[in-house]
Amino acid sequence: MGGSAATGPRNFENSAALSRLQDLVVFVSCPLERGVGCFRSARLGTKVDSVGFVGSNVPTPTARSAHSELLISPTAGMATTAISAPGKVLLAGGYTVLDAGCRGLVFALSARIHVVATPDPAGESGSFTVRSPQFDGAVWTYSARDPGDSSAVTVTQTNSDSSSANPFVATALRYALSYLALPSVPATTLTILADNDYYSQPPPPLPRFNNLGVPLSAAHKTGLGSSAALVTAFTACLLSHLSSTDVKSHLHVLHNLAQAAHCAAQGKVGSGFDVAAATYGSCQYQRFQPSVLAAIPDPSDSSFTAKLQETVRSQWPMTCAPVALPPSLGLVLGDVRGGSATPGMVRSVLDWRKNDADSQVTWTALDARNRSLIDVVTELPSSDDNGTAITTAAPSITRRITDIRTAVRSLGEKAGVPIEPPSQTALLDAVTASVPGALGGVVPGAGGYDAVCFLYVDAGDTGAKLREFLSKYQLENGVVRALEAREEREGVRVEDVGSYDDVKAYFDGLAL
Ligand SMILES: Nc1ncnc2c1ncn2[C@@H]1O[C@H](COP(=O)(O)OP(=O)(O)O)[C@@H](O)[C@H]1O
Ligand SMILES: C[C@@](O)(CCOP(=O)(O)OP(=O)(O)O)CC(=O)O
Repeated sequence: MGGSAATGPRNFENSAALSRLQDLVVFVSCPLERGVGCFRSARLGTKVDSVGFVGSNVPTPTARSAHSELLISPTAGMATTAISAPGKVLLAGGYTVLDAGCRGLVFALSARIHVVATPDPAGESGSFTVRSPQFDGAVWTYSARDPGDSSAVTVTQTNSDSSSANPFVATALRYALSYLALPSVPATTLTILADNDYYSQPPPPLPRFNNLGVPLSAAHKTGLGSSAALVTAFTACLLSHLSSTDVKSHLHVLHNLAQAAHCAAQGKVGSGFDVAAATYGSCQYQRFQPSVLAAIPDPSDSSFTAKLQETVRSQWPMTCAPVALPPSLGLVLGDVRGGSATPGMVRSVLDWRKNDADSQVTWTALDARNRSLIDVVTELPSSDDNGTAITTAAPSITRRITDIRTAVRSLGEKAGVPIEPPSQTALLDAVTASVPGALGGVVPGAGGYDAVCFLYVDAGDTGAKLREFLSKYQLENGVVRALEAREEREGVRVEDVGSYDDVKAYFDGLAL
């Protein structure tokens, strides 16, 4: 596959495929004893097996001599691979960040989604089992097939009777396999493990990846961006597992591929700050142009693979400038057990924006206020200076957060969207007024009833006091739950496969 369409299955002589692979993988020679990972091109007389992936492991001498540097690592797909990606909180930039000219501030969180890939020696080539053991019935099995005409790899769910579809998993699988364009894909099991903060749950102590005992569809999300962290970790895990690549050395490939898959699964092109944070970590974000993804045709199109590879390999004009919360500033999230329907809210705001002649003034004013908070937070010293800088900046941070909230409420009223609903206003105001050292809080991202986010001066017991205040704050549906998650700047991370022993035991000998 690659640059020219419809030249037969997986033709690595194609130059686009060659350079795409060079971009991603350190190739070593193909071991004749392995059953996976080597290729024969159709032009060299390859036999394509019934699932479309080449079953044989013996490359022809011609293919070998012409492309020896392009063969997949001998360990690809044979070992266990574990990767995690963080959730996010968009402290400033909700809605405005949808414009490439506006800036957002997104913090990556210590709440991560892990994906662990293990070989499935008994499985057929091209078969995948994906499970999410924290949820009832969350197992999806797939058969992947290369149609051989340069359209996307097809991924068919084979247990559709027992499990509802998981479009994020299926699309991430489809996009990663299409991008990799492997001639043979080893049977693989992927296990998803999500930190507890992603869902409303009882307060700690809980097991590390608590079994919620309900179907995924019944879990209450807190708004930390589960699908973006999942798609990013899943994509990274597949790229790494199936090519033995150090994915950390190819972050732009991972980012672009995960953005493409996430947008396709969502059926819309969002600003992408969540996938950016899942990949790169905390950053000042300015989005890519949505037209970048418009270049990728429908998966059934015979130019799909070539366009996907080309788009993923290219550098997208966007900004994701690393930031970290300075040691003097703490961040805490409070789950109000609500959750929000972001797509509907975004639609209403964008409709208002299109139809109201004065909307640009409101928009620009909000972006200016966001920038002003971003500047003061990112200019704080990155090392501890005994709290001098934060003491000086504290009133200004509080004022700027207040200014943003005023502008956000005004935008919400004009667009008819409860971005900061009255109950959240009351909560944010109560914390800011009652907890000494609390600098202010926002309803992050699209707003609504997602977990609220506070900044505080991280000195003495301010953090503990803030958490205590939240845990006593009475809402209509109970008290607020302070989440465990803190800002943790790192994006995607390769995990130690030995670090899941407690998890195996907890899930009754789950094989990882
Ligand atoms: N732990 C998980 N295991 C499997 N799939 C998950 C998990 N968490 C999230 N997902 C996928 O992501 C979807 C939720 O995405 P979305 O509604 O966009 O929420 P969010 O705002 O948290 O990203 C789920 O329906 C499921 O497809
Ligand atoms: C409105 C937005 O600018 C921000 C939405 O942020 P959230 O953090 O609310 O996102 P979800 O996790 O998908 O609900 C839309 C966007 O930037 O895509």
